[in-house]
Parts: sequence; structure tokens; C-alpha cells
Amino acid sequence: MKLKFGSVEENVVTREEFPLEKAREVLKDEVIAVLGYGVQGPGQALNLKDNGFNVIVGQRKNSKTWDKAVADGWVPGETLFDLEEACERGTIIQFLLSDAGQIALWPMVKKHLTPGKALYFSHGFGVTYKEKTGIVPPADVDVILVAPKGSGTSLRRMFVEGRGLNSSYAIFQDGTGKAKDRVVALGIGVGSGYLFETDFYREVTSDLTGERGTLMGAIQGIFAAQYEVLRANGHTPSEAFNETVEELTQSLMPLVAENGMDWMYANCSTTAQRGALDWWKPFRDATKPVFEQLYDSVKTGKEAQKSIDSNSKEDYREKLEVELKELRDSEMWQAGAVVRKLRPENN
Ligand SMILES: NC(=O)C1=CN([C@@H]2O[C@H](COP(=O)(O)OP(=O)(O)OC[C@H]3O[C@@H](n4cnc5c(N)ncnc54)[C@H](O)[C@@H]3O)[C@@H](O)[C@H]2O)C=CC1
Ligand SMILES: CC(=O)[C@](C)(O)C(=O)O
Ligand SMILES: [Mg+2]
Ligand SMILES: [Mg+2]
Repeated sequence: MKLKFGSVEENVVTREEFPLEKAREVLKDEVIAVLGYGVQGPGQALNLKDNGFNVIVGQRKNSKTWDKAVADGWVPGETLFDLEEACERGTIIQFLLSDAGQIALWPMVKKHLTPGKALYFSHGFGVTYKEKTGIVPPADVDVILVAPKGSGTSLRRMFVEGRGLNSSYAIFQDGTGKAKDRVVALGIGVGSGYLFETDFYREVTSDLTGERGTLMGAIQGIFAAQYEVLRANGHTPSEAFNETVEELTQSLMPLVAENGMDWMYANCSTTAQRGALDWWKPFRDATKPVFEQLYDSVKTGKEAQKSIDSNSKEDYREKLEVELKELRDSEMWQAGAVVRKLRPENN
């Protein structure tokens, strides 16, 4: 249906229009092969299975994630296969390897994309940056996307709680005439609540911006800046952490999530409101040039290239772990570890 967001109308598919029973009917003769068992793989594959779809997992043998798949109940030779066998068996191939991993496996996957199959992504990356990835699907298959707007971990947790995470969906190529039904049915099947219409290019450019920006990159940057200023002015680690992170995640963000920014402001003191209303614009103005620089770097393909280059290296996992450890070992996040233990519910 059409929904107004402010003054702009957009297409949204709801579970009321497209109930699970309809999704099951649409996909009843399909074998859904989920390739990769990292973060999205488990979330989507388990939700599909619990929703009653015919799903198998393809994963490298002799890997930690193969063992994880077995521990999650996938049975080798029945519902768990190596990547190539899963591609052979699947009529819908959910390409959920890391975006860099997809490049390496593409020639094999392509071989098994016989007419009538569907190739499914959870990111517009591979197809949009085809000059860098080499991913150009054959014309007689559907090429579709369901991108959950959140971590695969949350997708699974929210499904188990009886909630749902919203996703965007797109059709790059309708090779069979069935792409729309297939993509929406899969979106409902993987546990999405609502499905927002987009295209591959807009999905990848907004997603790369968001995760580098306010969702992940900018938030850590702004936390670090405030924490450092508080510490430089003699505040203790716990005080600096509480006023930078803990109060935000525990008390204030849930209010924003519930009813918007003005609602959160309205539930703080008039003193805080005055200050926040005065200071949000200087913060916007100071960071906007950085966001513009970021968007430009996304738009020109520089961000895609960087992620391909670093994540295609043999030792990318080890290198990543070093950088994550650096964050974990920083004073701010060490203070955070202690503060988390002191949440009353953790005692
Ligand atoms: N992590 C998330 O929650 C989200 C991910 N996405 C998208 O979903 C897709 C999958 O992402 P993740 O689950 O994060 O992937 P991931 O980084 O967890 O990797 C998934 C799997 O790829 C395998 N893999 C990597 N390189 C390989 C290679 N050369 N050969 C064979 N297997 C290889 C790994 O063993 C792993 O099981 C990506 O397109 C990503 O952008 C979209 C929304 C959120
Ligand atoms: C979780 C998500 O949607 C991200 C941040 O875009 C990603 O993991 O790529
Ligand atoms: Mg995302
Ligand atoms: Mg992303």
C-alpha cells in the first residue's frame, strides 16, 4: 500500500496484504538455499525454517560456522551442504556471504543460475558495483533483494520474541515474471515486519552511509570526543562513561525509539531541554561537512573499493579482530564493561 512519510508517498508491503500463508503458497515448490552462515545467514535461514519454508544452508566445510550450523540443527547431507551442492539444489539462492566473499564465489554461483532460478541479496553491493565485483547475473533469472534494516542477530531475536524487524526490498531484474511475489514472500519469510520499496543503488548508498555515519562510525566518534573532553577535565571514567553512553542506551534512546526526539526531550529537565535545543544545531553544522564527505566517498565507489580491498585479504578476520580489540581495550569501553556489570538486572 501507499503510505505518507511526511509529505512524501512511498510503497510499503504489510503482513496484512501479504500474510505468511500466502508467502508459503508462493514458495511451496522452491528450495531456498542460504549461502553463508555468518550474521544474516543464521537469522534468515532459521526464521525461514521456523516459518515453514523449504530451506537448506550452504557453507564451507571444516569451518567454525559449519559447526555453528550443525549446532543450530542443520543436518549435513539433508539440510546442510557445501556451497556448491547448495547452489545446485537451490531454486532460490540467497547470497549471504560477506560482500567481498561473494566476489570470490561468483563464478561458481553463476554456473548454477539456470533459467527460472532466483538470485537473492541482502545488500545492493554486488550488483551495483559490478565493475568491481564482476557480478552480472544471467538475464533469465530473477535478481531480488531483501535487506533487513538491522543486524541478523536482531532479526532472529526479534522473530523469537514474536516481533519483527523491518526490511527494504527491491527487484533488479524480473527474469521470470514472478520476481515481485518471490521477493515479497521471502521478505515475509525471513521475518520482516514491513517491507519498504527501494532499488539496489539506493539501498547500497544509503546503507553504506548509515553504517559509516550515525549508526556506527559517527556515534563512536562523537562518544570518544565527549569522553575525552570529560576525562581531560578531571571527570572519572565511570562518570564520563555514564554521561556519554550508559544513560543514552539505558534511559534516553528507548524514549526516542518509543515516541521521537521531542518526547525524549519532554521527559528531561527544562535545564536539559534548554541546553539540548541550543546545542543540536552547532553539532549538526560541525558534522554536516563530514557527512557530505562521507556521502561523496560512497557515491564515487571509494567506500566499496576500500571494503573489497581489505575484506578480500586472506587475514582480514585477524586484522579486524586487532582493531575491535583496540576499541574494547580503550578506557571508555573498559569503563563500559564495569558499568554494564553494575546494571541492577545483571546482579
Ligand atoms: N551483518 C548483518 O547483520 C547485515 C548484513 N547484510 C548483508 O548481508 C550479506 C551477508 O553479510 P554477513 O552476514 O554480515 O556476512 P559475514 O561477514 O558474516 O560472512 C558470511 C559468511 O561468508 C563466508 N565467507 C566469506 N568469505 C568467503 C569466501 N571467500 N568463501 C567462502 N565463504 C566465505 C563466511 O564463512 C561466513 O559464513 C552481505 O551482503 C551484507 O552486506 C545486510 C544487513 C545486515
Ligand atoms: C546491520 C546493518 O544493516 C548494517 C550495519 O548495514 C551492516 O551490518 O552492514
Ligand atoms: Mg544495513
Ligand atoms: Mg550494511
